[in-house]
Amino acid sequence: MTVEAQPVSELPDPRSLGFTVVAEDELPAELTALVDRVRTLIDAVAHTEAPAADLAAARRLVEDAVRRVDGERRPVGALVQRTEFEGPVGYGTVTNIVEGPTNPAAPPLRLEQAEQGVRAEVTLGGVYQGPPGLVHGGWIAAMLDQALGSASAAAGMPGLTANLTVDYRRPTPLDVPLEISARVTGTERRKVFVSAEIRHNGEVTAEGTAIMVQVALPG
Ligand SMILES: CCCCCCCCCC(=O)SCCNC(=O)CCNC(=O)[C@H](O)C(C)(C)COP(=O)(O)OP(=O)(O)OC[C@H]1O[C@@H](n2cnc3c(N)ncnc32)[C@H](O)[C@@H]1OP(=O)(O)O
Repeated sequence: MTVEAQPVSELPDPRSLGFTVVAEDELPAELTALVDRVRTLIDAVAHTEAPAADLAAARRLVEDAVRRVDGERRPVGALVQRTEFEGPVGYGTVTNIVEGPTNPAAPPLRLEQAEQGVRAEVTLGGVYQGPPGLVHGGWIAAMLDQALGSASAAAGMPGLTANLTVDYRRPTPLDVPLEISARVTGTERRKVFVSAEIRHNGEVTAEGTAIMVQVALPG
């Protein structure tokens, strides 16, 4: 297979393409703490059997919270620059539904560069449930897709998923640590071939492969 990746050093700075960029370490600590608490709130609301009076009081508090935070907004498409990924490959959308640092609807997932590709550990609670006690298959696919895309980006070849295949090998349980890993397995012109797995206790519960296609960037 031939490698025609654009050298990382030649990838344009997204600011020069008109993107808003925030450095992850410049996100206010109050915001990341709020994201964490809202995640807890989502889980609590999803499972609550509290009495009606407490539910009504909680709703009023949430309405007050919405009034406080729903003022100035970052533009949709704003990027976050991850400090531990080097150079232009370290950009993702700040509200990415799978690992955006300002998105409380995202699981607490944080992919990091590994010896080969990327890896993360994550524990998913009942908010991510499909079958009883098990992670929803769509979320398994979403996490694999994110890991596959990150592996391609981390290798200096950011692109879009053209094709994603998921094999569900075993049930993926909720409320236990899961390990996700992904790596580039080859390239052919603009195509980047990637593979990923999710493991519980070392056993593969799901595996995915994808073709990421590098898109031409202006600049
Ligand atoms: C740190 C940051 C981490 C960020 C991680 C983010 C992870 C999330 C990833 C995603 O979820 S991306 C969102 C979901 N994907 C999309 O929305 C992509 C929608 N599809 C497209 O925009 C276009 O179809 C695409 C850019 C993928 C390809 O269009 P192009 O016009 O640029 O490519 P073209 O059709 O010329 O094909 C280029 C090569 O890819 C191949 N290809 C295209 N689509 C394919 C396909 N579906 N399956 C297999 N191969 C495919 C095509 O055959 C060809 O191969 P060859 O070089 O061998 O000729």
